Amino acid sequence: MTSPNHDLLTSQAHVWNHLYSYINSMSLKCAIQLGIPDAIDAHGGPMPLSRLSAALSVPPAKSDALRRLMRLLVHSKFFEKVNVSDSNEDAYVLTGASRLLLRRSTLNMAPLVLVVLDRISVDPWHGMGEWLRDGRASMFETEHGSSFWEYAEGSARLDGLFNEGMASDAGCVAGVLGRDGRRVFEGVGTVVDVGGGIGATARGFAAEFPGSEWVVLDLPRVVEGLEGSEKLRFVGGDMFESIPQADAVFLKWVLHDWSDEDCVKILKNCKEAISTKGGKVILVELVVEDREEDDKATETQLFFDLTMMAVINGKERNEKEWAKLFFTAGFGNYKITPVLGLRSVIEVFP
Ligand SMILES: C[S@@+](CC[C@H](N)C(=O)[O-])C[C@H]1O[C@@H](n2cnc3c(N)ncnc32)[C@H](O)[C@@H]1O
Ligand SMILES: O=c1cc(-c2ccc(O)cc2)oc2c(O)c(O)ccc12
Repeated sequence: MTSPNHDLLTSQAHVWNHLYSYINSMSLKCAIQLGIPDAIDAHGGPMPLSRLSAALSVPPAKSDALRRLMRLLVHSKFFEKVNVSDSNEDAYVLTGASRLLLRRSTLNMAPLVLVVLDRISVDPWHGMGEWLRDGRASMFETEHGSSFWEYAEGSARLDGLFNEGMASDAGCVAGVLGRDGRRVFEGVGTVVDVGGGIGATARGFAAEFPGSEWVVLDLPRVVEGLEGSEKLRFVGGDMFESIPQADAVFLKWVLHDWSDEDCVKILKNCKEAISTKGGKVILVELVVEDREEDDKATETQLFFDLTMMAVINGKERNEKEWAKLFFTAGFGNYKITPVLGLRSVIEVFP
């Protein structure tokens, strides 16, 4: 039997851990702003603290502060501390997570980190309670008076970082499905990528699946001036109005931005778009509550859900909620393949 003291102290530690968890996020942001991953990468081997301090222009008086920041980032597995035989100084190498923060990587997640941890994105969380009681659609609106999308339209910096972040995810998804999800695209000739942004996903897939041809449908202002290729065409339009005909309609991280009513409208237009070819709709989305055995994965999925709620009044859905949308929009069947880490591929059939 555990003692009352043990329970009390465990509970106190639990509160402390949650209270200070934002320090993980802010330390990650600082590492990117200082360029720590790029500096270690450029060093080309274990980088001693003194060399890292010099490369980052951290003065000797702050060198111990940098060591303490690195100690946390080593603990959270962004770097590894190694011993270098001819020195008793700490030295650092990259890990799988910090390799995803390198400027030279096509899978660079740093731009998304900088959007999500920008003051513009963090400030709305201070007003979560106020938002729960007011009439605004999202916390972002309660704080800034406009939606994130409207705000980003007026901020080339945020818009650019968001698009870069999405593009890096596109490379990741196309690569993973190119290796482990080829069945999903077998026999699919033409695909419309609805809400496909600046075409990073479609480009990645066109390379992975050379037999396919891609049409990227997005808002006219997003696709204006973008150049396609033999296998890739941009169409400016509105998914609530109509979607071009194709063998398959692909939507990655689009439906979670919208309410159930809006999703049903979009899905009905998807169904219409595949009506002549009898094809399918392919979604890349989270299916929450699908891996309760993995505590960290579940927590991250719930973080996504609240992010969607905070920023754009969107939501992440469990299987039952997805199924309800598909059947309400007139589809007959669906298949979920959890092949993408926290996310799944969902094929929806007429
Ligand atoms: C969260 S982003 C996803 C981008 C892309 N699918 C990806 O995962 O990288 C949502 C996209 O939907 C587009 N979008 C918003 N409203 C739209 C509409 N009515 N018709 C077509 N696209 C729209 C946005 O411009 C944006 O590119
Ligand atoms: O991973 C994200 C993050 C955002 C996001 C977070 C905070 C902001 O102030 C703005 C945007 O938005 C996303 C999104 O809309 C999406 O469809 C997928 C992922 C993310």
